[in-house]
Amino acid sequence: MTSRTLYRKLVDSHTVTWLDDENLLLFCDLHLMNEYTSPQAFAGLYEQGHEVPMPDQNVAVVSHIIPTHPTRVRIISDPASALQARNLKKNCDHFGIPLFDTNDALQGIEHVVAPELGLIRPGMVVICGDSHTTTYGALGALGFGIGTTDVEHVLATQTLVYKPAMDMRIRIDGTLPVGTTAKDLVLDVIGRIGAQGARGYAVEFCGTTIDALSVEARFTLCNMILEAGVRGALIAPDQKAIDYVTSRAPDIAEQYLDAALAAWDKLHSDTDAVFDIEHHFDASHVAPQVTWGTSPDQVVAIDGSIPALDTILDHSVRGSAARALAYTGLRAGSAIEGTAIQHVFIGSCTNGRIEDLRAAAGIVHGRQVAQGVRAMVVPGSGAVKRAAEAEGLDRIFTQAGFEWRNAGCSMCLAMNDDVLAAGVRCASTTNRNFEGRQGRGAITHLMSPAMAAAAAVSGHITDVRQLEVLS
Ligand SMILES: CC(C)[C@H](C(=O)O)[C@@H](O)C(=O)O
Ligand code: SF4
Repeated sequence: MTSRTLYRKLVDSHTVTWLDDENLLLFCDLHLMNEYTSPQAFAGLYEQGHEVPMPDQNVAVVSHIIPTHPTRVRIISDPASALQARNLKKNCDHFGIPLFDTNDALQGIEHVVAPELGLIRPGMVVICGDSHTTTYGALGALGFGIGTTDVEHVLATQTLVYKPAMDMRIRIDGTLPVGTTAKDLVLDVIGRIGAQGARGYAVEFCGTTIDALSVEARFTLCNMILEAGVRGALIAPDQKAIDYVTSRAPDIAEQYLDAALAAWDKLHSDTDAVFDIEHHFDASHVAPQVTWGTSPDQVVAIDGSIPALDTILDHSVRGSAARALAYTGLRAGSAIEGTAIQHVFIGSCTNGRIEDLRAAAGIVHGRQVAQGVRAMVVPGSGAVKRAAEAEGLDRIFTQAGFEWRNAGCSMCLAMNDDVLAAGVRCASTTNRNFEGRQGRGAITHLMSPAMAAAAAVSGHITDVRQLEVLS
């Protein structure tokens, strides 16, 4: 057999049949759903009289619209959102699909909940009506987002009409410097290759930097690289990934474990596999990153400057930079450090996991949120919230003046009531800084949890490497 990339192996092992020269029918091991992209798909099922043949290979989570105020019982006050949640429950009950509902203790952001519950295993194909499904590549599972029509098709058949992507390999070697994280690494990569730089490609990450990353850091990487346009992001599962999965998946009965381990062992690109494009980066020069514009690739190192417009040669890139700066109210050529912020948001499926909260708490400990700044932490899931509370992280945050919230997408895209007012500038650990993403006219600066924590206690965008850990 000819040499294959990991991506091709995953596609091949899930191909039911080729439909024509370009498209195949892909079997989907797990279909995740949220309240936002599923209603029309369910409506289509009812209309066509279709059943869901494999309900247990579907899971739904209320993620986007849920209020995060720290109440014991969560009530969605917006009528349209409340209806979405009610409909999701009704539809899941009707078809027998497992659901993590509004007040389920395990509820949270779908991309945080699914892996932490052991639902994602190496070698799976996982799809969801949500773009950041690429997250699961961290465990060697092929994850990607699908549209609403596809959601209906998957519900009815557990398969998807799929046109394979091209192969890209991003090799990253070197040690990430102190004060930098997977978030800085991925922002740096996106800054280099651009927001369209991996469009049409499934990306496999490898190299010594990737080997050294924790599984949670790999989630951050595979989640956020979506912002370079990828159609999938993979890391070949190693012992860390396998330990992560087996410690969370007690249902893999002992008699199947050996077979599972043997199958996972084959999940890597063959040594002579050919990629359509290869990049090679050095992590040892990465500095903490901050976005200055309205696209994740408009990013700069904390000790760098926003580009001067006349240094941008490409006409359309220069035009977008000028428009972005008009929106973010920053000056071309000026330093990003020192920019005053009024809000800090720590959370999301990019950086709402326990390691992220630990990193932020490490900076916050012994300090206070700066005057005039509102800061909140929204854990990625109920389980992350409880784990953080067990470690006392919630007290570190609240004593410093942070709000400690319930889990959900929250201010990552402001589809609940956590919305910023126009003109408010936010240091945010999320993955998108699009115009109006956190509220109409609000300005988002993407950065790591430690950098967001440093901004909270300083009142401006600052270099976390200059802050001593006080604990
Ligand atoms: C609401 C959903 C469709 C969307 C996505 O696909 O990513 C959201 O999660 C986002 O982050 O913008
Ligand atoms: S946390 Fe943000 S990026 Fe992730 S699923 Fe929710 S809205 Fe999308």
